[in-house]
Amino acid sequence: MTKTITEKIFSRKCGCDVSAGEMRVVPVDAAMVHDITGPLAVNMFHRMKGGKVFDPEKIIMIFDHQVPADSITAAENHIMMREFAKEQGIYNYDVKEGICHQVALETGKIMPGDIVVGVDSHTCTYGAVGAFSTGIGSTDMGFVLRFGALYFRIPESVRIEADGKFAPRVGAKDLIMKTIGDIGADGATYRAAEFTGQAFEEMEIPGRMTCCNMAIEMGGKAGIVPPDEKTRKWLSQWGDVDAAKAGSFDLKADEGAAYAGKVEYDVGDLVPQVAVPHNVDNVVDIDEVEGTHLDQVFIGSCTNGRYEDFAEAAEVMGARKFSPDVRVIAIPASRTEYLKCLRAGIIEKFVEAGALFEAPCCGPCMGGAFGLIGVEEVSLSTSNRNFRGRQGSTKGEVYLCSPATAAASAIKGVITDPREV
Ligand SMILES: CC(C)[C@H](C(=O)O)[C@@H](O)C(=O)O
Ligand code: SF4
Repeated sequence: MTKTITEKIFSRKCGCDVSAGEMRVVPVDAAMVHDITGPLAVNMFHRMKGGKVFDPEKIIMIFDHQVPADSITAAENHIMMREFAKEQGIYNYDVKEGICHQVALETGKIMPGDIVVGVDSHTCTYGAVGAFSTGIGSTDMGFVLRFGALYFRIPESVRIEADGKFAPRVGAKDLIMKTIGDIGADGATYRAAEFTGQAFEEMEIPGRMTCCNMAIEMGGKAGIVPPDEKTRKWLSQWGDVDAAKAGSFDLKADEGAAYAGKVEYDVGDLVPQVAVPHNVDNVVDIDEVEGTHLDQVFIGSCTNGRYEDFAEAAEVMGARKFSPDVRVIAIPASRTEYLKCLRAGIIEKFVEAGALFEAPCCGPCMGGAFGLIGVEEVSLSTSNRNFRGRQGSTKGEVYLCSPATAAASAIKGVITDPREV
């Protein structure tokens, strides 16, 4: 029987043919916990009588949302998690390392064909390397920490095919926002978004991460790009991709596999996209919102906080400075990405242009830490959510865009088409 990538991953793990809709208990290859929902999972683990975790090597603990601790509660959560890590022999990526999804992929522990869970909705990001990865609740994670397995209903898939070549200053973020706008915020609920076509084949892993990251914004259980040579090369930066446990680099959907839905794009036709307040699927072509007043521009997050994103923004900026009327906050997604920006002179360029360039963390993305917006303020953000109150005041507004659009807009102080600066 023909299979989607998702069905193939589950079939390999189960050691038998399984299809969408079936329920299975499946061992996980990795489990990610962070500083916000991790403590709830650890409490749940203790309530289930605790003991030893299933495998400390497969647990990836990362502090990123409230770092460095921005409240006493955050500091206490960190202490509790550090103690748990120590007692269980888990390596803890502490406050200096960066955003969980970026750091998790940089561990080199997540391979194509793996099944990975994390206590964060954007765990779907790891589909960029061909893993089936999904966010779970803290109760389920308590169980996973102890037993290393979880029940799944194997999801149906939607096929998102993108062919053609992007125009200059249009890219992965515009494509995924366009897709979400078309499919809707609940258009792929409990389905795996399988991305395919020339545009994805030519896309580097950072762009694939951007697309898979936002699969959840259309309700997706996961987002997956078929692994290839680019995946192998990217993963070989962090570890031995030819080792015994190495992934299934040959994963592809079968011709004629059954999909619950299909959409097709020619990315050559795509123009910069913007998600307007207060929903991720409220997506428009940039000309509809050009000139919108801005108070803050945020370039960062697990969606667009990589070196490539800052390099693209820097290319748009040229030698220009940011508008004195906007606060520009730039935050790389990990220490590795920070160092890449540092060595390429990008941090200097951003600071000279007038940005605050912060150390890696989630920052203002979900309004949990610093960089909040006030009443009636407007933020333009390269992150993934623009819900009411997401970055501070419920009377503020958040628009989402690509790094190129964010840079062009930060220069002009209003929403600006990056192709026109
Ligand atoms: C704090 C965490 C549970 C949350 C998520 O699951 O996504 C956060 O990372 C977010 O982006 O809203
Ligand atoms: S950067 Fe934003 S979306 Fe990503 S994990 Fe942090 S808060 Fe969530």
